[in-house]
Amino acid sequence: MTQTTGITITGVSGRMGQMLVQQVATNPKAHLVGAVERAGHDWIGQDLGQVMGGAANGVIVTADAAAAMIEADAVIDFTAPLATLAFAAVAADAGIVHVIGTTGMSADEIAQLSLPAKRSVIVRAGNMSLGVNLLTQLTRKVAAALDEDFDIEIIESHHNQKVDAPSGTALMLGEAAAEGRGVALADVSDSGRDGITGARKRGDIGFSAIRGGDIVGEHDVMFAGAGERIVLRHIASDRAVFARGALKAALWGQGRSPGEYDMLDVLGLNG
Ligand SMILES: NC(=O)C1=CN([C@@H]2O[C@H](COP(=O)(O)OP(=O)(O)OC[C@H]3O[C@@H](n4cnc5c(N)ncnc54)[C@H](OP(=O)(O)O)[C@@H]3O)[C@@H](O)[C@H]2O)C=CC1
Ligand SMILES: O=C(O)C1=N[C@H](C(=O)O)C[C@H](O)C1
Repeated sequence: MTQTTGITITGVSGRMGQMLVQQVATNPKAHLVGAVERAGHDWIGQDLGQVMGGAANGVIVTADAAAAMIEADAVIDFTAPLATLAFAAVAADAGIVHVIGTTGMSADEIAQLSLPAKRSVIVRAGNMSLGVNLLTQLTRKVAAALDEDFDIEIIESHHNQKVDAPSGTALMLGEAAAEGRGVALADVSDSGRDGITGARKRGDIGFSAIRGGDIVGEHDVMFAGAGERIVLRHIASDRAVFARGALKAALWGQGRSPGEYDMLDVLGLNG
């Protein structure tokens, strides 16, 4: 019998955690070996299959991340920045692939991943879908083709439980646009406009965030010129697109050299 890839999921009771459990269950190349939740969570000590309303699957939810990773080949992590940093150290100790979907990490937190990445494969992206990663490439190309006569604005919409803004995807798209323009995003980023902001600065890349209802994730990159606008748009209507991408990354990472990778590497879209 062929050995399939053992997956541990952190933040397993979350929106993405539960979606990942479903994706792993239906993928013939992977099987679930561990499920992690925060200490004190209702699900701790319970069978994951049962607590999700189905048949028992023998995976007991634990707060002990190291124990949950013992049999794993990869951990898929859509949680919160500080939790992700802690899981990165545990995954590096275990020598397994760490797929990070968590957004809202600061530049300093992201820099801290370089240490565990010396010992494990880390694949991190603010959006794991094929469509958004393709959109970053299109954004880079359009930004390179147009000059600053076209104002770049990134508009993102998400559900009312999202805690970070701009979204990780919006920042990926902003980075791609800045790269196309040959500038650093930090130098031209303009987010959170409110009050008497003054006229728009030429060359800025603007961000706007909408939060409401159950919107899964929508992103527009607008190039607004005099008399015309180009809008590149991605709409996610099902979180399965993110979970499928994350699982693909976990499988892709097997046998790779330690280091930091992104979904462009996984999807072969780099360059
Ligand atoms: N890269 C991508 O493609 C995508 C990224 N995301 C990102 O993934 C993250 C999670 O999103 P979502 O699933 O919607 O959020 P949820 O709030 O639904 O889920 C997050 C889960 O992580 C758990 N968690 C937080 N801290 C810890 C900890 N220290 N130890 C164990 N578990 C912890 C939470 O537990 P508790 O409820 O107890 O806090 C919760 O179960 C966000 O950053 C989001 O932006 C989302 C979709 C796609
Ligand atoms: O929190 C979410 O839900 C999502 N987060 C990611 C982001 O910040 O871009 C990806 C997706 O848009 C859903």
